[in-house]
Amino acid sequence: MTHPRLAAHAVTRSFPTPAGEVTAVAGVDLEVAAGELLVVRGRSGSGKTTLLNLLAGLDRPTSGSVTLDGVDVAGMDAAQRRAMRHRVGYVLQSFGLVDVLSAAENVEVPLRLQRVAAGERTRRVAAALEAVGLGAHGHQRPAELSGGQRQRVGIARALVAEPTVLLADEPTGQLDSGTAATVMDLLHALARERSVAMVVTTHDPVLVARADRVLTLHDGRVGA
Ligand SMILES: Nc1ncnc2c1ncn2[C@@H]1O[C@H](COP(=O)(O)OP(=O)(O)OP(=O)(O)O)[C@@H](O)[C@H]1O
Repeated sequence: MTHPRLAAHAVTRSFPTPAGEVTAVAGVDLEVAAGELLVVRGRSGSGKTTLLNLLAGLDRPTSGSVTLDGVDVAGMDAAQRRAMRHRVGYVLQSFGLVDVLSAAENVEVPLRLQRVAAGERTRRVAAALEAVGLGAHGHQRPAELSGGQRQRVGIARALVAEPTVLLADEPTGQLDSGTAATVMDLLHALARERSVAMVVTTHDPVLVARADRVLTLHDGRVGA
C-alpha cells in the first residue's frame, strides 16, 4: 500500500491558557503527495502556524496523528526524528538568514550541520542557488539582497538538504505582490521538478490560485 508523503489524521492541538483552553487546530485531516503544493489559507489566528508546526514534528498533537510516509511522527524514536529533520525543510516568513554570512554560506549551514564533505557542500550550494535563480549572488550578504532574493536564499537553504517535504509559513508575507507571485511560482516549479510535497500557508488570495489544492481553516477547523 502506498502512503501519502505527509498526512494529518483528525489532528487537534489545544493550549491551556489562564482564560481556559484554546483549541488552535480542531480535527484536521489532510494529505499531500510528492510533487504537490497544498496551500493552507485562513485569517490571522485561524491555526495555520500551529498546523504547520504539527506537520513539521516541532509540536505534538493533543489528539490525532501526523504521518510521514505512513509513519506516525509522534511515535518516532530519537534516530527517526533526526532522520525526519533532514527530510522536512522549513521556510520562515522572516527569512531567518544570518546577517554576517554570505548567501552561499547561509545555504551551506544545513550541510555543515549534516557534516557533508567540503567539496560536496560547494557543489550542492551552487546547485541550490542556481535552482532559485541566484547563481550570481552567492557572495552577497542578506543586507545586499532584495526581499525576494532573501526569501529565495531561504528556499535554497531549505532545499539544499534535499528534503522530501517542504513547509513554508507565509513565505511571501513580507514581499510585494509581484515578488510574492514569483516566489510562489518558484515553489510550485520546485515541488514538481523535485517531487517535494509542499505545504504553504498564506492569506493572500492571489497566491491561493497557484496551489494544486487548497485547505481553508476557520478557527482551527477545515471549512469551505
Ligand atoms: N502556545 C500557545 N498558547 C496559547 N494559545 C496559542 C498558542 N499558539 C497559538 N495559540 C492560539 O491559537 C490560535 C491559532 O494561532 P496560529 O498562530 O496557529 O494562527 P495563524 O493562523 O498562524 O495566525 P497568523 O496568520 O496571524 O500567523 C490563536 O488563537 C492563538 O492565539
